[in-house]
Amino acid sequence: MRIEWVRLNSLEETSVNTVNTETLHLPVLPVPDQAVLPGMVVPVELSDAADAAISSAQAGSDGRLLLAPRLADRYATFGAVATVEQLGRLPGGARGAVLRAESRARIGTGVTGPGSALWVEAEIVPSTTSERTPKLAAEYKALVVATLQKRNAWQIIDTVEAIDDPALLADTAGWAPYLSAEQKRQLLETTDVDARLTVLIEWTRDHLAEQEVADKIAGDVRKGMEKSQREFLLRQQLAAIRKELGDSGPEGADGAADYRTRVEAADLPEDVAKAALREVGKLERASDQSPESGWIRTWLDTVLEMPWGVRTDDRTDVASARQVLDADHHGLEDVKDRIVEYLAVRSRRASRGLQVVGGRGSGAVLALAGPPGVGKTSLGESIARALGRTFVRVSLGGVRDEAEIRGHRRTYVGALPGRLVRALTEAGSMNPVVLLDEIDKLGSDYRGDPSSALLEVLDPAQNHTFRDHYLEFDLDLSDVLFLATANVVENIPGPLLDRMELVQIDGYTEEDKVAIARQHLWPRQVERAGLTVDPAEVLVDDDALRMVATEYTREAGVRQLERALAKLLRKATVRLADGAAAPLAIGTAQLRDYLGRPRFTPETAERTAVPGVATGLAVTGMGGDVLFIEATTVPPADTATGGHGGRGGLTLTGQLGDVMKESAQIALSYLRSHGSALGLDRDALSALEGTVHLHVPAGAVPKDGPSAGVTMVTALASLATGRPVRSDVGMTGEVTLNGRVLPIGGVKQKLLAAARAGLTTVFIPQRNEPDLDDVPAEVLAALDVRPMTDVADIVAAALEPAVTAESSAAQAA
Ligand SMILES: Nc1ncnc2c1ncn2[C@@H]1O[C@H](COP(=O)(O)OP(=O)(O)OP(=O)(O)O)[C@@H](O)[C@H]1O
Repeated sequence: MRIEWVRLNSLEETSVNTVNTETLHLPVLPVPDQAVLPGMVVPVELSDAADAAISSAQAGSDGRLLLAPRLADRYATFGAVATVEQLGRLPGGARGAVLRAESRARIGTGVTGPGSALWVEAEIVPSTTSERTPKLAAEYKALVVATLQKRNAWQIIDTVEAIDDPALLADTAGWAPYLSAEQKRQLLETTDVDARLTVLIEWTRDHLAEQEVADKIAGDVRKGMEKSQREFLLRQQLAAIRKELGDSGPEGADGAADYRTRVEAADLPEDVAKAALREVGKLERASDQSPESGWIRTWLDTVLEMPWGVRTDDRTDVASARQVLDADHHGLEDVKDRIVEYLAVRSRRASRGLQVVGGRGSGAVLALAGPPGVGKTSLGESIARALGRTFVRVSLGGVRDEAEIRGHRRTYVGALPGRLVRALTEAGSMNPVVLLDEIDKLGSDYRGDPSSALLEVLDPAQNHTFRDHYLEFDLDLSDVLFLATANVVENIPGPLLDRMELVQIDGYTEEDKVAIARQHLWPRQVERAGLTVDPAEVLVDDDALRMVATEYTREAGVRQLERALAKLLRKATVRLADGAAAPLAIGTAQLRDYLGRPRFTPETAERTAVPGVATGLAVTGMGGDVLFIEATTVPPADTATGGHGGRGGLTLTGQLGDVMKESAQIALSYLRSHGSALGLDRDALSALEGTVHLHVPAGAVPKDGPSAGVTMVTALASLATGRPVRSDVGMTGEVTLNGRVLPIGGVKQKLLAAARAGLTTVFIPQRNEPDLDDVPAEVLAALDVRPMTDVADIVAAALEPAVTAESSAAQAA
């Protein structure tokens, strides 16, 4: 006999049941991973162990054997006593036996027996019941029937319904597919029927509950599928009907599919493609007429329209970049130098891999600042041309709404993407030059602050994940070259200015203007007028061009000049059409004929002819300009009425800002206290004691700043002494109560304006002397620029000599 080294449960370990028990000696048939309950009929394959058990049983007295659940290292406590119903072939062809389990038996110690099987003591333990049993049985039966109904196992329901014996009913659980082998073994080991039924009721309830949830989910899924199938069918029918009606516009039922192919064919970045496909999905589900489907289409069109994957290769050759800049613009040498340096650094960084892919560190933003018409915008275009990139201009003047930059959220009616996204689409490439025009005219109000959105755009550390509210995905702007233009640097929001590299363009001299007109403006306008340059149909000489620049226009840039030339050429075209012989030659003598009377004649002489008017120099958004400061006294009315003493006040007009008003106060106080040192006699000083009125034309233009200080002192001194200010003199500088002259800004622009206005002597603060390095040589040659430290010296030099009795007599003679 074979000895099995497994631990056998001794009878002593379990309490002996009070009911009648019967102890048998039986061969063991191990059943791994399974438990057979009494009442079950099971087929077994005749393995060695089964064969041994069955033949041992047949060799023993009554042919019964013990089906013992086999655990990992031992047998279970209980098994089932079984008889062999049949021996034969199983459906698969293997030899097998059909066994019928009859009763549960507690497995005891090993004993000896015939054959090669293991023999054990088996104590048959009958099931015990109580008066509660029938009730529990009925409850369980109902539950079992319910599970069977769910599985549509109708025949089995009948069989179960027919079982009256509660113990047998409980043991039918051996068939239940939802119970584990472990649970079934527990049932085998539970001899009390009530206990068996109680656990079974619980397990079956759980199973039914799980079943219900699963059914519900399955039901929902099915319903969803049915709905979409239904919709699909309806759509197909709709498409067929449309086709039949000949009405298959772009809004046809297959629009969504169309978008899907377009999205799949487009070269979209991964996350963009994902977002787009999500929208296509929504479109497929949305009905054609719903407003949502309209929004989705617009969104998809916007996304698909963008130039994904389109990039231009940068021309990195510095020499040819310079050539392009030179060809497009006259002069501006230092500006072009700066631009070329900037481009060289950029391209070197890129070639050294410092510009990480999609990345940071692409450098600051170049900002071109200066008055209108000096070529800021056209320089931007030239930069794009020099690099071989496409160019777009985004005008920021008056933009107050953050959504203009960042786009509207899609829930807005008529939502649009922001200007930058639109600019990319317009540019047709993902790395264009984008010119942010008039960045100093950005506003902000309750609709948000556009400058903060721009900040993100211009920050190389952030702009590779720019998020447009409309698109709702991250956009990489790090390959875009941003440029900015501004008229007034002070108006650029501070944080933005921080990220910019400023290049100042101050304006042109007369000679520059003539050259620009000759080389660029004239040929362009000739062509626009439909005339030819070669052979020339209209000829203009340099003197005429100079006269247009000086007497028909007054500006820092060349925009009015270009307009005047356009006007001139239009008139010339009419004359040619009227039969005038080509070429028409235009010199200074003919200008009046074409352009009417000069609009700007030197006016300083006329303005400063009376005492009390001095010529100052100022900088406005339009560039440098001359401005006249007029002073007059209002005779103290109170002297007539006898009141005396208190000094008169100061009346200021001409829309002066606070700083300028203070300058006027300072000028007056200075003269009142230092007048005698300046050589003002008593009459002159008492003139300043009355009410003084200072006016700065043009009254409608707001003015501010401290740089008119010296001019105010001079105007007041002129008024007090009755000596007019020399008409060829201009001046600028802040003044202190002690008469010191402090430095000011915009020297270059002011000197350009002084030259334009025909002045010859200009007083500037001594500490501004280094600024003269930036001033064109021809301007310095035309002007006598005198750096000063004390306003008294300016007054002395600026006033006409005193008119004495002799000199006036000499004049009269
Ligand atoms: N140095 C120059 N050489 C040739 N053309 C010039 C030069 N400067 C300006 N121009 C021409 O003058 C015209 C006006 O220039 P542009 O529009 O670029 O001025 P802007 O400074 O941008 O003015 P705004 O501040 O009003 O935008 C353009 O046609 C430009 O080509």
